[in-house]
Amino acid sequence: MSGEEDNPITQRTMASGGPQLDGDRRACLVVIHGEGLGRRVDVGETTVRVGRSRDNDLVIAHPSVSRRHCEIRIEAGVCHLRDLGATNRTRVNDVPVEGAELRDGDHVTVGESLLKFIGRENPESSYHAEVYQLVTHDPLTELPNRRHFTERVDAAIAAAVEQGEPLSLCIVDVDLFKPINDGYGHVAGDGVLQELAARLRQHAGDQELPARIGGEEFALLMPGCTLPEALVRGEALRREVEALPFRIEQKPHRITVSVGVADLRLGRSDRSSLMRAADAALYAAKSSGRNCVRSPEPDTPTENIDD
Ligand SMILES: Nc1nc2c(ncn2[C@@H]2O[C@H](COP(=O)(O)OP(=O)(O)OP(=O)(O)O)[C@@H](O)[C@H]2O)c(=O)[nH]1
Repeated sequence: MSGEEDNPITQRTMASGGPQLDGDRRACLVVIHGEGLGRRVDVGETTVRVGRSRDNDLVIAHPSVSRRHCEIRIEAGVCHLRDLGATNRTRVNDVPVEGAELRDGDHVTVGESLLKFIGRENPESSYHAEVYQLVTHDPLTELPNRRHFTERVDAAIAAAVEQGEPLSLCIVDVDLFKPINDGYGHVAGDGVLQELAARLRQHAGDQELPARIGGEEFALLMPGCTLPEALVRGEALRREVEALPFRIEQKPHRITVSVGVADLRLGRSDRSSLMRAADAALYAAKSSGRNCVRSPEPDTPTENIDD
């Protein structure tokens, strides 16, 4: 007779203590209804601001939300919310407020969006962190996905325009990737993408954002970086990828990438025109024989800039 108690899987299951509650939880605000659904922001001792404009910590791009709607911070363990003179006054548990102390589970209405405050002690905070990770990151490479990347590009452009700072974007595409898939299989191809993602992550500076924006297409957003500097960085990345062979089926394999680089400038000051310009530059790199870096401004000097 094979009783359930004899089954090692059953025994393991019965001995399991269930999921461990993460001890390192943060309080957060999560959008649970309306525009921005699923978006969240950690709340701590540094003030976080919610509003429509792109320079907020939690952006809810809806006309019912004021540019700067409300702000939240934790002081001496208590979470304080302050309305910032929003046209549609911020409501806490449906009551309009100028200021309020938030408790775990409180609902905050911002325009037509409903947010929930999750306190530090609430295990739901880990749940929302995981859901947020799932919707904003690519599972294969764990890099930010295209949707999250585009939101971050919008915010970075708004900040760059406001501060008069440069901003550049690299789009990096694996050369002749299809033959790798065809010759070694999809799993081997996935391994190449993971390795490239790791190199891109390593290459990115603290203020920069690497992302996977398509199948074999990656991006690196570089706030504060001029076009000549970005071209140098793109070239350094291209060389790094080429110089160190990837391993496919335990054997070294030379992989190369093509890179398109564009910067924010007059007439190219929104996300779609910036991405279109970097894409066109990438296309030019592919047309020039691959394994090279191009920009829409082919004469940009890159000498005398340190790697
Ligand atoms: N393994 C793997 N392959 C993918 C993934 N996403 C897209 N691809 C493959 O990426 C390949 C892209 O091929 P193409 O667009 O023809 O480009 P390419 O062969 O790299 O050629 P060039 O870009 O012109 O240098 C296709 O074979 C897709 O199936 C993925 O997540 N994993």
